[in-house]
Amino acid sequence: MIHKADSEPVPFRERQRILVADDNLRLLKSLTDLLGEQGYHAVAATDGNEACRLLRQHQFALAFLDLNMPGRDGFQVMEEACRLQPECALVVVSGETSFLSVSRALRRGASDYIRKPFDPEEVLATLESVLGRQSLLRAHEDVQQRLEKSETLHRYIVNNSPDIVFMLDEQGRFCFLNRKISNLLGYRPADLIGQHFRLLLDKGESFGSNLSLDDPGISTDRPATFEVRLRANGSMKTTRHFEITAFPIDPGSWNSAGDPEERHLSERARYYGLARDITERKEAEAFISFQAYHDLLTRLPNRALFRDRLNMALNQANRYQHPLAVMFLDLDRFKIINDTLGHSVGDRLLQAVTQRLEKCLRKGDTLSRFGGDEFTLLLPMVPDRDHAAIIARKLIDALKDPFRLDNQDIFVGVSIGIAMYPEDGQHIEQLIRNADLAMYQVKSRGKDNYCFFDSSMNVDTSQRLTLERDLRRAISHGELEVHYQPQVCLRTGEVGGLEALVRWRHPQRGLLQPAEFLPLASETNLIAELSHQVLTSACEEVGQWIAAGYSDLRLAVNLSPVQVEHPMFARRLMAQLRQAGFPPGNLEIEITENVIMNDLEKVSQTLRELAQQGIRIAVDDFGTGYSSLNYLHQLPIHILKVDRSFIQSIRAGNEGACIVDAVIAMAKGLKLEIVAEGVENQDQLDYLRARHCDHVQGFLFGRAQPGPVVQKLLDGQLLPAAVQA
Ligand SMILES: Nc1nc2c(ncn2[C@@H]2O[C@@H]3COP(=O)(O)O[C@H]4[C@@H](O)[C@H](n5cnc6c(=O)[nH]c(N)nc65)O[C@@H]4COP(=O)(O)O[C@H]3[C@H]2O)c(=O)[nH]1
Repeated sequence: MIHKADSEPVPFRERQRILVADDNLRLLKSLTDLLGEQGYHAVAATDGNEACRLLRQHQFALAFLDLNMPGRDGFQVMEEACRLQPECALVVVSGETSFLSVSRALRRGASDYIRKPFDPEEVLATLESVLGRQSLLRAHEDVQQRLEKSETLHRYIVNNSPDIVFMLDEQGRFCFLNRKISNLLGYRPADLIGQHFRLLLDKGESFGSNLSLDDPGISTDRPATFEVRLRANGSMKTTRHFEITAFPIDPGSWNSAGDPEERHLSERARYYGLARDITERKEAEAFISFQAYHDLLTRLPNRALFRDRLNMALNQANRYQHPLAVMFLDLDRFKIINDTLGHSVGDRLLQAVTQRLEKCLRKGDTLSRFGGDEFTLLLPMVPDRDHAAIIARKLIDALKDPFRLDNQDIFVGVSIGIAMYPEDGQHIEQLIRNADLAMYQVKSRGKDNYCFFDSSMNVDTSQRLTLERDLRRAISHGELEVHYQPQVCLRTGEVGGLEALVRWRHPQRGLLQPAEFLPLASETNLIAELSHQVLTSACEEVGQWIAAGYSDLRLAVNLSPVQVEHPMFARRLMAQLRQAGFPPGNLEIEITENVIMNDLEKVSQTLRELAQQGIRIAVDDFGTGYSSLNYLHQLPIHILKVDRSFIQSIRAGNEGACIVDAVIAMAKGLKLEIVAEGVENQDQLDYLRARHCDHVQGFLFGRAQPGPVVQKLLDGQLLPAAVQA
């Protein structure tokens, strides 16, 4: 009785198809029956050709083949089977038992050989054994394939990791590196294997405690993390920042029995690590911190960094008892350059100025841009005031040569205030403030120079600051008023003109005269806003009187040097007149000789522009300034205002009167009108009248008064009888 083996069931039996090829039909049947009984799906072929056809049509787990068959013999079928279904096991069932046939069959791929007539038990045992081997082989192949897949996957993951993956041996030498190292640092992994990881550290990076991996506290769960700069190979960007995460490898966790290469690696590797490229983050952080502490235009330290450095320098100076100097630098004429030539030129000028200033300094000095055109300079190691003075002079001289920007030469100066530690201040703010005060002193004395802080400056300054604050408020709150002083025509005896004079109705201090606030307004540039307001109010008020019938009434306004020197002055003034609807022919501007002499060429051009528009130009305080009268025929001057001091001397009967005579004579010769200022009494008036002076102005005819009072004066012509005569 043929029966199935009790032992291991034949794997996949029920589904397995078995080919049986034999031309001996009896044998064929008995073999197929035997297999059928055992639950196999036996398919019979009576010759070699049929066997090959079946092999082409179906998948077989095993084929029992006779060797001698018509058509194709068993060897040929085996060949075909190996070609078509290499995984199909082949067992020869043959009466041929010669060594030659057996060995030939085995060479052609037969797994076993059964002699005819066959013993069913032997057939089944062979079947099970061959199929068992087959199944083991398949399982092995499957495992192999899965391993390969897993290997490929892991290799892919490791090599395509965004980070450098590495392993180090006990001494810190690389024993594994993924390909990322090539992309990020330009090294071939093979070139680094066996090299110490220190080879990659950038120069400044010390192999200190933070790079030590043998800390017992480091483990897989608590890896060491640190940031380092690594050197790139060849032409790549020289250094990059990395965050390294590394930990010791637990030998028990790495079972590497299989692959010899892996085993070799597992024997040597002691540390596993990832190096993440954080260069971009680092650069962004560096930029943010640079931005926080530097001025981006000049790339100089900003206020915050300057304070920080000054703080450190003060600690040092205090500890070692040595002096230091703080300088406050303010560029002269920068605002005008910026307004006229535009911000781009202004910016480039600041950069060029910075470069020149930096060339005068030593490594430990800190030049910072404090804001606008202000710089501060810290000289932490200056031995004394004399040395500080030498450096200040050097800085001033460095800016003497013109800057060539946009095909033009630009001149800019610098005013420098110096405060010395410890005598001028012990603290940061004190030193900066006192240097600033000293700088203001330079500005008020004529710019382009330096000056050391002096304690007397403190007092002026606190008053100055209060006044400046109040004046700003006065301008914005409309506390300024315009008063008018009449100028009387001696030929007609009537008011021919009004001089607009500003007053400040201070909420606490009452009505302030210009001498009390104009110098400050000029220093702080508030003068521009102030003058704009005065002119607007005066044009509006006097414009109404002109429109109401006093068509020849002249309005005289005072202009400060800062205003006239501004290159846009003429254009702005004309625009303001147009806006106010004030006839330019009724306007007279008063400028002092100082303004003219400051920059004769430029002022002359401005005055010409204004004169062409019908505006008349008067030289104020004539005779008190420059002795050169040359400008009188170079400029479009219409009026000379003889200074009050000469008029006052008429009464005393001294030489002042002679000057008045001379001025009047000269004016007549040059066909200029004369206005005598500060006429206070009848004698002066008579004197002037006798010399055919054109106009007079002074307390004798009235002080400067608010608009409504002046209007009454105009309407009633309430002038002293003396004038009418
Ligand atoms: N002792 C004496 N003084 C007389 C007499 N007649 C007139 N004065 C004063 O002499 C000054 C004449 O003005 P200034 O020479 O242009 O001198 C002016 C002018 O240079 C300037 N100023 C006044 N208002 C303005 C303004 O709106 N803008 C500008 N830029 N400067 C102004 O302030 C200066 C002083 O102005 P004020 O104090 O108003 O002083 C005025 C006026 O009040 C007199 O008979 N005796």
